Amino acid sequence: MTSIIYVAIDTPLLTRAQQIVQQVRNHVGGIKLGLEFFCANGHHGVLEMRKFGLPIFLDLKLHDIPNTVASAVQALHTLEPAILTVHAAGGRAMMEDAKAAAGMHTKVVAVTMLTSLDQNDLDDIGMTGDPHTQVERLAKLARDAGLDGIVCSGAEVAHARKIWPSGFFVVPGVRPTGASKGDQKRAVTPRQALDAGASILVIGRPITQAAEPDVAAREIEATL
Ligand SMILES: O=c1ccn([C@@H]2O[C@H](COP(=O)(O)O)[C@@H](O)[C@H]2O)c(=O)[nH]1
Repeated sequence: MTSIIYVAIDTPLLTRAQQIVQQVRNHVGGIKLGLEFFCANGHHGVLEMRKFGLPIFLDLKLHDIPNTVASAVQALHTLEPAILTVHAAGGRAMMEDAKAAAGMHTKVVAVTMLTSLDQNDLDDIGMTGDPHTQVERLAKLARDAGLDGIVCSGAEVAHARKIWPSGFFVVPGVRPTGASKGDQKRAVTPRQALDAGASILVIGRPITQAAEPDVAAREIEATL
C-alpha cells in the first residue's frame, strides 16, 4: 500500500534534499517541496526531485490577486505537481482562477489556518471565532470555489470532513508522541490525524532531522 506520508523537504540545498529522499523513498508516498527549496532551486530543482518517481507536492502557498495567481499556476504546468497550495484567504475568485489554470492532474488545495497559529494569533490578526470556525469558513469557501481540498491541522480535519466528505485533506503539523513540536501549535500525532480523516500527512523535521531519517519514517509508518 502506498504511504500517505509526504516528507517535507525544507532545505535550500538540492544535494541535501536528494540525500534525504534517497534515504526515505521506500517509506513515503510523496515529496513536499516548499518555498525554501523552490526559491533556492526553482524549476530545475523540482525537475531533479521528480527523478525519484514520487508525486511532487509544491507547497508554494500562493496568495495574490486572481490574475497573478492564475499566471503563476500556469507557469508551473511543466512541473506537473500532484498537489499545489494557495491561501484560502486570497478569496473565492483567486481560488477559482487558480483551479482553472492548473493542469488536469494537479490537485489545488487551500491553506485555511496555518498549523503554527493558535487562538491568540487569530485574535492578534483580528480574526473572529476559534480555529474550528476559521477552518470551517475557509473550507466551505474552497469547496465552493471548486478546489480539491484544504490544508488544516489534525485538530480540525474531522469537522472539516463532515462538511466536505469528498474533500482532499492535507494535514501538516504532525508529531509522533514525544517529538519536539518546534513552531507547530496545533500538532497531533500521525495516528490521530489519520483517524480524524486526513488524506495525506505532511511530516518534515521528525523525519529529516532524525539521526536516521529512514528509521524515523519507517517507525511513523508503522503507527498508521
Ligand atoms: O499550515 C501549514 C501549512 C504548511 N506547513 C508546512 O508543512 C511542513 C511541516 O514541517 P514540520 O517540520 O513537520 O513542522 C513545513 O514544510 C511547512 O511549511 C505547515 O507546517 N503548516
